[in-house]
Amino acid sequence: MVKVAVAGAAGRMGRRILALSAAHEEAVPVSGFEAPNSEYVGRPLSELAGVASLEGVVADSAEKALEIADVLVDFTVPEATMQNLAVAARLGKACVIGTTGLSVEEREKIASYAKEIPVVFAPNMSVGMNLMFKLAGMITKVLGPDYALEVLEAHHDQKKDAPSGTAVKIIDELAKQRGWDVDEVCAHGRKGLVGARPKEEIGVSVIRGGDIVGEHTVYYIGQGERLELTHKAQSRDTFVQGAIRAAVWISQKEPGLYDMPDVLGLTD
Ligand SMILES: NC(=O)C1=CN([C@@H]2O[C@H](COP(=O)(O)OP(=O)(O)OC[C@H]3O[C@@H](n4cnc5c(N)ncnc54)[C@H](OP(=O)(O)O)[C@@H]3O)[C@@H](O)[C@H]2O)C=CC1
Ligand SMILES: O=C(O)C1=N[C@H](C(=O)O)C[C@H](O)C1
Repeated sequence: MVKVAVAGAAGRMGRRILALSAAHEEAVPVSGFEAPNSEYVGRPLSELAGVASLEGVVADSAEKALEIADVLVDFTVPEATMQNLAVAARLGKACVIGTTGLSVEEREKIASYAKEIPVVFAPNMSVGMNLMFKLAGMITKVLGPDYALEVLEAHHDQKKDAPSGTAVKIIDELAKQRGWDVDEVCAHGRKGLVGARPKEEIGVSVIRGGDIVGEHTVYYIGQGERLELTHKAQSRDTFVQGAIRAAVWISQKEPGLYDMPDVLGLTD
């Protein structure tokens, strides 16, 4: 059994990770924590997860939660993720990181910690989306440069970062296929007299509202036809299942930076 410590235990993802890992054959949630000033510190994990058999209460630090665990699973905010990762590295524990919205410097720091401990870092842990990353690149290549590339993502009204981490990764795949520098070609929303669409452009649009779990579409727009590649997450449990699978997988790995295709066996 892989013993899991859940960062952000009271969050949307954290609660479901506690609940689904409690019912998992190869993983068990042994602890969960929130920031020291959180109203949830000291509350029973069973209450947050809605699983009566869960023991323990919400801890106030990564140190306490990780002492008794094998793997840290972190879906929080960038600042917390970086602090938690430092603790995991000090204690020699493996990490699964799903947090999005990290800066380039924070990503580099994660890569550097991954020289000391095994880390899975992925903006989307669902099987379908990890297949879509590959399909998006393949379609871009097959259709060729005459098709305009546009990306649309939609999420719930509590999401903090935009565009989503998943959209950022999709855009990276598209730009890579075209041989473009992603920082030079992205048009994030359009307003005013923007003129005709340049050929070397990836349009990026963001929708926020209600309880949308997560939807991503790539539009390939040609003359006389348009192809749309869409993924819709209907429940957070699709990400949670991927995260638990990653936790079990990473517990046996050497230090290194891994992605979900490594976990899912989707590598070329
Ligand atoms: N990779 C993937 O497949 C997926 C990634 N995500 C990403 O995961 C992240 C979390 O999403 P979601 O669960 O919806 O967000 P929530 O805001 O619901 O949950 C985050 C939790 O982390 C807590 N937190 C903040 N600071 C700390 C800290 N220092 N230590 C411990 N806990 C802390 C928050 O507490 P408080 O509210 O008090 O700040 C909150 O309870 C986002 O970046 C999101 O984009 C989401 C779904 C799938
Ligand atoms: O914040 C969310 O909810 C999600 N975030 C991830 C992202 O930013 O890509 C993944 C998923 O779409 C849900």
